[in-house]
Amino acid sequence: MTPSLANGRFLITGGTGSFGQTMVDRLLSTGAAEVRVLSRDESKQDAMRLRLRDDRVRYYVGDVRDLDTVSKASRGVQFVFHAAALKQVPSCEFFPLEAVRTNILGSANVADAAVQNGVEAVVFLSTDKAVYPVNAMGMSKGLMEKVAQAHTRNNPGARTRICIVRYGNVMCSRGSVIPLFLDQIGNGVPLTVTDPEMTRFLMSLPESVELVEHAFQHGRSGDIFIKKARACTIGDLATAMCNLFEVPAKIEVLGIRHGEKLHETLASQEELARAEDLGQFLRVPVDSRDLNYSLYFEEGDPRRHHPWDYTSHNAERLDVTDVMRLLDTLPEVRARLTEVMDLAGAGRA
Ligand SMILES: O=c1ccn([C@@H]2O[C@H](COP(=O)(O)OP(=O)(O)O[C@H]3O[C@H](CO)[C@@H](O)[C@H](O)[C@H]3O)[C@@H](O)[C@H]2O)c(=O)[nH]1
Repeated sequence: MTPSLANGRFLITGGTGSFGQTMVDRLLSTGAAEVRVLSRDESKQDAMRLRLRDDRVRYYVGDVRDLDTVSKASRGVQFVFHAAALKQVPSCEFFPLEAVRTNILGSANVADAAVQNGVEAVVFLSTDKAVYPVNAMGMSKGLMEKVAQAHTRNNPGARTRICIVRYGNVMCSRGSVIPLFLDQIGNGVPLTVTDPEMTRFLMSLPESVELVEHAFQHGRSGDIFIKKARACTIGDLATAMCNLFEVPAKIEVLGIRHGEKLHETLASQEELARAEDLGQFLRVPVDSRDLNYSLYFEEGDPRRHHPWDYTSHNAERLDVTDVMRLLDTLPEVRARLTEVMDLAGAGRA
């Protein structure tokens, strides 16, 4: 039976983050019986408590690095959405072991706690940076995916299903480039662009929630769900922001940063060879072949071949006008546009 959001009992790790808060809103509006938020920052939880004022939400202060904490928070829930992560590329680059502790070992704790507590389904949130990773954040997320899939392979018939969702940049998520460009436009300073030709997939927060919902409702254990997305160059993104706010396009080119890729990959050739096309999504099932050594060396699968990776370079490309249209749908951008118009109106009065 397809699980439903209504009347369910949920745990969201990293529940005070951009994704977590959007997911909590969605669960409450669809009639969840209980939503637990596990995160490290008590002040963010307090702000969330004041914003929501809903008794169905319960707050757990703690870190996924601690199995006991995760286990207590998972007791009695049916579904877990695992969003807690160290996700800033530079901080993981400078402190890779911290990324190991949170993104890999913390995720293993989430899986173990779910199995111990008989949770029905867990969805792990991953990123395009996990594919052919070049930075510690992506590497740790890649290993997180492997931890989830090994759980499936090693526990056939387990009650707990563990799926993965993978997506590209979420527009306007905390600390990302669009809020930075908004501030730079507000302060009248040039937009700092790393490389105008760099490309990124663009996705909205509600789309990331939709993908997680799809995985939790339809995923088989070990599946990776990928949301098909459109991409743009960062030069076009900066130009679109300036056009939207009707300011001259002043751009300062910084150069590519430590640990960055020019283009991201959402799915590798190897994954695409096994993927099922579900229209808006791709489903990559776990390769569940027995890892017993003789089979590993003697039984390959010669039919499996796909000629290209799915990258932000070869994906459907948005031009400046498309990006302007997309930006105009974002609540954060709309709010800033309204402020600017109000200020202009006050200036004329
Ligand atoms: O001052 C800046 C900062 C960033 N960029 C560029 O803008 C793009 C997006 O940057 P940002 O929003 O910082 O995202 P990423 O570094 O691509 O990584 C984000 O997107 C990932 C998903 O791909 C998430 O997992 C990460 O947590 C999140 O940091 C990149 O091409 C950057 O080079 C600029 O041009 N100028």
